[in-house]
Amino acid sequence: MIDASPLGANVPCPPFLPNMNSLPFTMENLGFIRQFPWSYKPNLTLYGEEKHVIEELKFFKQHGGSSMVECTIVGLERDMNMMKRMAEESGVNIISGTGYYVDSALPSEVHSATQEQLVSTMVHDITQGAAGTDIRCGVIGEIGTSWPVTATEKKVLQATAAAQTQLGCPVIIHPGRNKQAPAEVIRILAEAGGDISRTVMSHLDRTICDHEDLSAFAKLGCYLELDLFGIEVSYYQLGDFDMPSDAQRIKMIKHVLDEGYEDRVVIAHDLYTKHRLMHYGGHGYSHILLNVVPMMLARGISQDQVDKMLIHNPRNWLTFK
Ligand SMILES: CCC(=O)NCCS(=O)(=O)O
Repeated sequence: MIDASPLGANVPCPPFLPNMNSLPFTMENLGFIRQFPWSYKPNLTLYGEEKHVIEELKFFKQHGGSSMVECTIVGLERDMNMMKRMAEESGVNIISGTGYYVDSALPSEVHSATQEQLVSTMVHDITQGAAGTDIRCGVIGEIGTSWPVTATEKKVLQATAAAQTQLGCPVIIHPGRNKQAPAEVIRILAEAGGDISRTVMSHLDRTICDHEDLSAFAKLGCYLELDLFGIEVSYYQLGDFDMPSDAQRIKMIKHVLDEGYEDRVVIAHDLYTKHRLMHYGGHGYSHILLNVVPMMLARGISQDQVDKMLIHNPRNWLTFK
């Protein structure tokens, strides 16, 4: 599970707010927390929420969900045994990730590691088991990159490409917060021999919102992921960017579907903070199934296209080649 503190470690809390790190997580404070989720450090981890997450996973399964990709990697904090327990108790398949998050979150041994050492660790996590367990990962990612991409992140991307070439495994990328960042990452991966057609570029809904820019990026051939469904607060603490609404996300998706990319789109919530769990008044893991799909159908996206985004494209991406 995620301790996303690297995201919120140095995010300023607006001066007109009380010191949110000492506020209780109550209905009275929920408005502050939703508006400034990264200013409230207790919000940035799901540790201690195992019971609530399992209940949510059961709810997700009851409403048609079957699998979830969990991209917590080195630099965030994951608990392989906890994820195995959650999968067993809920009946939801959890596909865990291996790899390395953004530069600022990485331990010194990753900065000093050789590319070959990084490849070896990722291959071991997928073929033998991760973090000292026999629980094998199913994807590489979310590989973290900043803007500009740092030297360590470039080394990690090159190692990712080498491991993907060796295993034929899926890859997912966290791009830096600049509209040029996704294409730069694709360039580095392609130069290193990565399979762009088996690579997901995540968080496009907080990175590239102009439809024509999105079309230009789609031509590079990776999967296009809009994965912040359920975040309906337009103020984005982590960058100079107006966060789109779900309606705007659907318009972005309709644009690329109309351009023929229906085999390339995947969607998600990227739920890693308490405030988005149903237990804390959030939209939960079933938001896309219960609320977004009907909105998509009402906006001219067909059921076949929805099935591609939620079933066939993820299945094809997750299948080792
Ligand atoms: C910890 C998961 C993550 O990095 N999500 C990225 C979303 S955003 O914080 O970059 O908006």
